[in-house]
Amino acid sequence: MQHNKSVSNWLFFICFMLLCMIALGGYTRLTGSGLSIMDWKPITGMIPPLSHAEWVREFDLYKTIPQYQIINNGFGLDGFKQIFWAEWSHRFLGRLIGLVVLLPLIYFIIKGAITKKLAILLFVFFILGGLQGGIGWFMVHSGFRPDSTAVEPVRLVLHLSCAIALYIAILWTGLSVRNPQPDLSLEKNTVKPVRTLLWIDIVLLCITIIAGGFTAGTHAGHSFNSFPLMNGHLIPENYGSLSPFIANFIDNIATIQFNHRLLATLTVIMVFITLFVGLKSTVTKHVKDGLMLMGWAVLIQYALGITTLLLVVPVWAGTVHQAFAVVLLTTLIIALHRSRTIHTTSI
Ligand code: HEM
Repeated sequence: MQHNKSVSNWLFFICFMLLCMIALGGYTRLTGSGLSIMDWKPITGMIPPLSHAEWVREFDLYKTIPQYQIINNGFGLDGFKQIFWAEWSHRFLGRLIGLVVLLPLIYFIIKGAITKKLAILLFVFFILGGLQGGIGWFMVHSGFRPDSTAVEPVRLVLHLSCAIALYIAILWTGLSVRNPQPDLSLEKNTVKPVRTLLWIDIVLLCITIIAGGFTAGTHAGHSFNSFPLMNGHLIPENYGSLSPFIANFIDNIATIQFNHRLLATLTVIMVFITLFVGLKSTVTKHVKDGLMLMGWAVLIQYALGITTLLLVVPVWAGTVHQAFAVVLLTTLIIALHRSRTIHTTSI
């Protein structure tokens, strides 16, 4: 039992670090810092430039890419250092998370505090975390091409989606370690509709987050800065105007932003239907509290989205909106976990 508590606390701490990582990723993107480090050195890259000559070397490398020539030309070494530190911190935190996963994992294995199954699962998460670093580099690399000044939206979405998937997996594992047994007083038939709705909410939320990734990646938040209308229309005029239609989801800013708004609105509606059904049912107070938390979180996230849009994406609002999406997701996962009825895990 004591072990369960320390292991789950450790896993929750990793989740907190991942949340910070996602927020820092948003900050890095919003300050246009992501392309400032042009080397991929998983170990030695941890050490930042230590002499003036090394700074000049890094800066000279950066000067060769279009982002510098078109957007940042002439911002000097001090300007470069600013964007460098943001990207360096993002990468450094990634490495730190790797250590915070690996070292306690070894310790808990030696202490016999975790089962073999859990140890393997956590080791897989460690490997996936490393892979996520590789995906980050795959994304960054797309911004170095002669015709681009930012990363490819599709790769940005891939990087964000993998971070979210890993976060869900670690959070669920932590919750299951803390509470291995479902609440025995919960009746399967009573809780089933709530669980089904929660599953729909989670899928819808993940799609909304992906749509948010495209909104961010295409800088769609810098257009149509009014709500609920877009240039005076509920559905913007050139919605779906590109051919083939699928191209609109990647290249048409009006479509991308409208889709994100629509999905976010559907998410709010579905979360409130879930809340209504849950509160009306005879599920335990524990589950109802989880649902209430989720209801508040979705309202805050929706308001943050509108604020970000109306203020034309200031760095603070974009960063908070991105990070709070993860907080909202956390509340949904907690609600789903609390509403388990059968023995689902033995880790
Ligand atoms: C359930 C509600 C919502 C969720 C979960 C959500 C999620 C997200 C996420 C995760 C991003 C950032 C993705 C990334 O940086 O890669 C994003 C971006 C954005 N969202 Fe939302 N969003 C929601 C509601 C809204 C609403 C209602 C609006 C406005 C009407 C909105 C406007 C925006 C804008 C303008 C961006 C781009 C910001 C930027 O460039 O950094 N969002 N959203």
